[in-house]
Amino acid sequence: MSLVTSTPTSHHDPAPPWQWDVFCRVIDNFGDIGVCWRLCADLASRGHHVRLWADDSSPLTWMAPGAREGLWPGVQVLDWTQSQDATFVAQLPAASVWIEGFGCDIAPEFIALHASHMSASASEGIKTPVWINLEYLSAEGYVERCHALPSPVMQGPAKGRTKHFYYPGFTAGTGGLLRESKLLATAAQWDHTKRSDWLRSHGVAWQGERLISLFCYEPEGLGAALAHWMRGPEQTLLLVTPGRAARAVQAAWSTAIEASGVPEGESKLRLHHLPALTQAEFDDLLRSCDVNLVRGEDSLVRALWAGKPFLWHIYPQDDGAHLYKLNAFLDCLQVPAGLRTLFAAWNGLPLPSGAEGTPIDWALLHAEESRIAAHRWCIQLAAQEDLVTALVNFVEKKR
Ligand SMILES: Cc1cn([C@H]2C[C@H](O)[C@@H](COP(=O)(O)OP(=O)(O)O[C@H]3O[C@@H](C)[C@H](O)[C@@H](O)[C@H]3O)O2)c(=O)[nH]c1=O
Repeated sequence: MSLVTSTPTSHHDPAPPWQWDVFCRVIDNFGDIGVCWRLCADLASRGHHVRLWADDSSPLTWMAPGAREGLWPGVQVLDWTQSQDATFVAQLPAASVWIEGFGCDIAPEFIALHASHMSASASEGIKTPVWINLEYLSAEGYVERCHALPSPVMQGPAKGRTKHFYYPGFTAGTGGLLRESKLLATAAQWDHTKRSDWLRSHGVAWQGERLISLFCYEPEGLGAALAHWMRGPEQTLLLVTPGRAARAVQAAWSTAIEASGVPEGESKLRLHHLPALTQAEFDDLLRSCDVNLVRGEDSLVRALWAGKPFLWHIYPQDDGAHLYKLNAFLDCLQVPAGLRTLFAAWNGLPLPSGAEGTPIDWALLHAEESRIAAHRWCIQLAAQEDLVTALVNFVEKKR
């Protein structure tokens, strides 16, 4: 079917399910493709048809096995270069929505091809796709100000058209957070038996210790936190994700042993190195742990949904903008003062006033008040409309 022949002939596009084109260019790490994939999978689970055009979809081999092979109903993973191939694009059903992930700019060839098909079929009353620029997640004030704003296209093949900014966020004035419909019910049913079974089936020899997951870059506070867990008195099992987190632990290990002052063989901390997990298993991991140490954006959101105390290693930016981003997040959730100090120490950022010069109380991570706060954040955020529901409503209004 070509873009021309497949488009509807009535003056109204069909109600959902719609065809979506989601575009993703990977800058770094796994967050770009991770978020885009979750979005696509969530849309597909609600009956939509999605094409994910990505310049590097290789992490999906472990995040979502079978995705690249077309084994996920409703989602087709395509290479970015295919969006520049006129013959290939021409045989695809037309989309009702275009999503540019994180300002990635859809290939001009794709836009030009679409524009020529649109003009060729103008008499058929076909609507142009609603065009969304899906932005990065932040709790900063600009998010509420800029969410949903139009952005006229001034040049190129789409000149005269309008894109809309779509900002995910933590408050009602934003685009919300990805939250699949069954997510919280699954978390609520995650009892002791499910946790033990999950750990056993993933080769974790759990002896009832306190469980902490670690997914991070190279956090400043890692050595001090390791030393704290080495001292005990509680036994701790640290589940370390592969890659940068595992290398960071290795790099910090000997200094941590020294700082802990614990004689060899008496450490209360044990490590277990995990393989790369699927996104679904990653969620299970966060549900299974007592505390989660996460990074980036997608795992931050998943830690919030797990409802357990967590620390966020924010993606560091050269200009220091991450300090403002972290503080905005902590303000937004009204994170209590003691925990704020831990977030700052973990990230190597200036401690809140009054906390400088006092020892970092890592034990607070495991305190009842931290568990209560994490539970409260989860409930508070769950009261907000989830991103996909809000996005579909937004698109509906723009058509
Ligand atoms: C460790 C692990 C992660 N994951 C997934 C969860 C997430 O979807 C993804 C990790 O993404 P994030 O948590 O966002 O962290 P990240 O550090 O990989 O991605 C980051 O990249 C930067 C370029 C962005 O600017 C950041 O904002 C952020 O998105 O990997 C698994 O599926 N299995 C695993 O075993």
